[in-house]
Amino acid sequence: MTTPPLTHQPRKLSAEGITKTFGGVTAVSDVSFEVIPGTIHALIGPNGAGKSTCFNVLTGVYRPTAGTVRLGDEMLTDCRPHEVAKLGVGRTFQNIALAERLSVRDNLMLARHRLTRAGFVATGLGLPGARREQRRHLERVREIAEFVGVTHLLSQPTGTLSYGDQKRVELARALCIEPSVLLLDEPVAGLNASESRHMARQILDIRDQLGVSVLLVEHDMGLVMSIADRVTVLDFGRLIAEGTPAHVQQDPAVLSAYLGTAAGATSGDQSSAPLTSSTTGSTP
Ligand SMILES: Nc1ncnc2c1ncn2[C@@H]1O[C@H](COP(=O)(O)OP(=O)(O)OP(=O)(O)O)[C@@H](O)[C@H]1O
Repeated sequence: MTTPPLTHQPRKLSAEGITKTFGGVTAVSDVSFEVIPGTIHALIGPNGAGKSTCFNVLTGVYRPTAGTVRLGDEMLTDCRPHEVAKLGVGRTFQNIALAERLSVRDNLMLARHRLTRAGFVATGLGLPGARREQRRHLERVREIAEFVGVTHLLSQPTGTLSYGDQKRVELARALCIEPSVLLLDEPVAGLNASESRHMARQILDIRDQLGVSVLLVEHDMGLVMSIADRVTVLDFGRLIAEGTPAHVQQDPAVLSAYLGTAAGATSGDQSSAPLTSSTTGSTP
């Protein structure tokens, strides 16, 4: 298998003092963390903790009320979503956002569009330079499709694919922008145990073979605890813990946030099951 080369150099994604309010609601309050190049970083927390809001701030969907977002030396805080993507932050969506009538190939080619140098007119007229560039993009789309295992689906309209295959195509599409950091919003939500294991393996390959760092929001603690290098935990919009999976699983504040138990419960307790990796089938 060809390992796709990276266009972007690995760079650190940093959130510094992020606050986001909606009217009177503070969804995220003074949250700081860093996604170190070459790592899988999970952002977890109970419902309403502020994970999606954080994700949307990092990808330019929301402008933070306070705080900054950087990718390496690049300031992303005031960038629109397409600018954030262009600078090297790819993302998938909780609700799949593919063009259903277009083939998988065309969906992936659309994602390559921002990397296209030839102008719209040159491409439309099929000028030689534009044709060469188009061929290079098609070749790259095939490599990425092979990497995520969807080569056999390239000609199919995405709307006809199973949910699991659509999730893989979404991942391929995010990789098509040649990101240095990939943000995954609930990558295994709705997948069966075998599909989840495959996705977990794929995320590890993205880190290990492509050198792309990953930030994932996920409710499946089995997945998080088995593949994440670091975990940031939010509760009521605030950062309450950060560290390795083993560290946060033992953290009294984390156990309390998830379980509503008295701080100090140990992860060996029956009550701590939601934070152990053996509670789901996601272990790769
Ligand atoms: N657009 C919005 N307008 C008003 N309040 C919002 C908006 N988006 C989020 N909130 C509020 O901000 C808080 C954090 O929500 P958010 O969706 O970020 O949490 P979450 O951790 O992603 O939750 P879940 O795991 O349930 O998806 C919640 O109280 C939510 O109701």
